[in-house]
Amino acid sequence: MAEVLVLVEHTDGEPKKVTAELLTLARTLGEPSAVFLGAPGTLAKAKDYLAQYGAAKIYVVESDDVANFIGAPAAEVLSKLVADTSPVAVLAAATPDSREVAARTAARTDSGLIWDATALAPDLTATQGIFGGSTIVSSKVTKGTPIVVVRPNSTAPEAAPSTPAETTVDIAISDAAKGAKIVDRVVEAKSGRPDLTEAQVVVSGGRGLGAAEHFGLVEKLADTLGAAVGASRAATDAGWYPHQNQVGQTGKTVSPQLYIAVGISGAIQHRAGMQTSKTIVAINKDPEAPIFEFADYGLVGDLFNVVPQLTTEIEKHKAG
Ligand SMILES: Cc1cc2nc3c(=O)[nH]c(=O)nc-3n(C[C@H](O)[C@H](O)[C@H](O)COP(=O)(O)OP(=O)(O)OC[C@H]3O[C@@H](n4cnc5c(N)ncnc54)[C@H](O)[C@@H]3O)c2cc1C
Repeated sequence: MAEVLVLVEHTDGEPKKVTAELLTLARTLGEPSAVFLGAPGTLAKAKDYLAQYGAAKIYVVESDDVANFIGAPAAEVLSKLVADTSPVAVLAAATPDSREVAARTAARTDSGLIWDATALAPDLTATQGIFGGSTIVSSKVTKGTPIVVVRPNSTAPEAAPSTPAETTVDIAISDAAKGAKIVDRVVEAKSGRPDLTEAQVVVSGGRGLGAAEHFGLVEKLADTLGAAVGASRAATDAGWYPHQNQVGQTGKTVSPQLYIAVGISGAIQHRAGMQTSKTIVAINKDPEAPIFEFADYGLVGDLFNVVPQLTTEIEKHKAG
């Protein structure tokens, strides 16, 4: 069976959930081969996870060259693997780092690139939202090796234990690829909530909250659901919530099973970051708010009444 290369998304060897999703998706296209690029000694932490989700092979480069420079070294490795293995496709996650690697690999291998796919059929037809998510298109790569950047939460991860064969890729990273060196790393402050881009449920707050302290309502609702907290740009620009939690065109793209928008009007730039959520619930006091045009469930009411009641009801439901 032909190989499908999956670029492993990880932090210091700890794989992100999207890696399991990509391996699951890859199994519908061919034989998944994980491509692990990281600092020396990091693969050990990822191996069991990659085996659990069915990697038949692991191609590995553990070196400071791939760990300490942005994008280009990883693209050199992936391009070599494309040339050596002639895969059916290359799958990468729609995260800032992997997007860059995918785009560079497409350029280096003269291949077509599909961006932000939310589904990929066995015949490699991808589904994408374009124009800020307002139009859904099907597209297919017609040149070179299909390189597909897939949004987190597009596939439900399913375990399929394997015993992957490990191959060290023999490559010397060129000096030209070492143009942008990572000089420092800052660990993001953890909220104890799930990662915004990987969460199954996201509760986001907007200008309707009126003040930073009212985000407590959103956080409480989020915590009853085990959700991540997002925010509109109006809320982050006002300093009510950190910019890293912004959802939208200039923020993060999320695609959870459930997205609850609280006091958010549904501007096109916000919609661009959450449109592919499976179920969208909007709470807004204005029945004419644009968000009701694309929400699956709309709740017209004052959030200060609705959200505490909703939180209490969910808590009761969980307890009962
Ligand atoms: C280039 C560019 C990029 C952008 N990128 C982003 C982006 O990444 N993400 C993003 O979100 N925006 C982005 N924006 C901004 C975007 O256009 C909107 O201005 C923004 O999304 C509005 O945020 P909001 O919905 O919270 O505020 P508003 O549009 O002001 O909506 C507030 C909503 O709250 C409702 N409300 C008020 N009080 C209550 C209450 N008590 N109970 C219930 N409902 C209430 C109101 O009816 C209203 O619908 C971008 C804009 C530009 C130009």
